[in-house]
Amino acid sequence: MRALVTGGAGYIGSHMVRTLLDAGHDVTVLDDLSTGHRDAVANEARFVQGDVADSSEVLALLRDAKTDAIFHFAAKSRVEESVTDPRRYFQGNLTATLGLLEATLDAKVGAFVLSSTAAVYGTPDEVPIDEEHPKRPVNPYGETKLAIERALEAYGRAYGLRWSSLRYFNAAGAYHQVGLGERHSPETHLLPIILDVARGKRPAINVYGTTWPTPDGTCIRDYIHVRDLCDAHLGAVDFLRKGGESGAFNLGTGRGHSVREVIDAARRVTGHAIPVVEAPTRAGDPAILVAKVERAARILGFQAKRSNLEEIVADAWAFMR
Ligand SMILES: NC(=O)c1ccc[n+]([C@@H]2O[C@H](COP(=O)([O-])OP(=O)(O)OC[C@H]3O[C@@H](n4cnc5c(N)ncnc54)[C@H](O)[C@@H]3O)[C@@H](O)[C@H]2O)c1
Ligand SMILES: O=c1ccn([C@@H]2O[C@H](COP(=O)(O)OP(=O)(O)O[C@H]3O[C@H](CO)[C@@H](O)[C@H](O)[C@H]3O)[C@@H](O)[C@H]2O)c(=O)[nH]1
Repeated sequence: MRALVTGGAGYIGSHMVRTLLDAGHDVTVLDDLSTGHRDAVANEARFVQGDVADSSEVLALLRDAKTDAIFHFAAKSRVEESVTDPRRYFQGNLTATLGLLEATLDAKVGAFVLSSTAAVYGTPDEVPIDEEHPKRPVNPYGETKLAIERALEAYGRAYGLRWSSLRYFNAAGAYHQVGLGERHSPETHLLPIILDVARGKRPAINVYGTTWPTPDGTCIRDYIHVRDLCDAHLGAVDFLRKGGESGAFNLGTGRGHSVREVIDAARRVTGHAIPVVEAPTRAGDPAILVAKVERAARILGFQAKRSNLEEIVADAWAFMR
């Protein structure tokens, strides 16, 4: 397969590039390096610096590379920033992706895999959340991803676009053995911030809320190892290329961990005390997000293999050190 990975210099995209290369595929990366790192892109991949919104450049690239499948990771993804600077999200995610889809249709690319998110659901009525749960995003980031999903549905029906939308829950962990891991700046994600405390870069971890309606009062999330996520993408594209139906899939483990559980796991892995500061709640945080993962298991044959919490934390820690 000849794959285009947009956002392939970012956290999850760079792991996808490695996964595709290891499976014997040909990879081109398109990334504007707005939040990614050139040195995260494997040498065996072709790298093009550019914006996915630039339909004519992308069309030329797709034709030149004879692309069979697109993995679309490129996006802005800081939830809080999407509230304070929504145009960056409607432009950078929705408008940019519509530009990419123009080129995708014109080049007749056979499969399109979107990085979607649990944020399309908003505050859930019930957990675990299945794919049919009502979609009521509570921030512009989730709104833009939902709007992109709706465009995929309509383009599929009208123009025959074949797509898969993968709704990730919380991506974490690293492929430290090949030098890959999470390097956001600024970092907003829980685990890398906790590990920054362990390596002395921050004094303490702020826990956003301790009176949530959960057993220990802190928020619960479904953490999935970034390498398991990448394996699921291979399953999704394989399914599409064999004639499988377009659609959306949750990617998680079906198990939730509280913020305190993640901190405790990091204490065990790092041997560091990791001081905690009890802080006010963060805008837009639902108490509990846990995926129902039966659909991806049944249809894509997906099974998380590396996503127990200790392993996720240990891999992220090995990368950081
Ligand atoms: N990290 C998570 O827990 C999580 C959860 C759910 C969904 N997602 C989605 O997964 C995808 C990847 O997330 P990530 O954490 O790796 O983010 P990231 O910021 O590390 O990677 C995004 C990459 O896209 C590039 N990019 C952004 N806009 C671009 C554009 N217009 N043209 C070309 N390149 C562009 C950036 O330079 C960066 O390399 C995103 O779509 C995100 O919304 C992530
Ligand atoms: O310093 C911190 C950082 C986070 N948290 C908490 O830790 C949990 C996880 O937070 P974070 O790592 O920021 O992830 P989420 O806010 O759950 O969002 C991630 O997971 C979503 C899907 O579940 C995706 O949509 C988003 O893109 C992705 O950033 C939340 O309860 C936060 O309140 C803290 O208590 N302290």
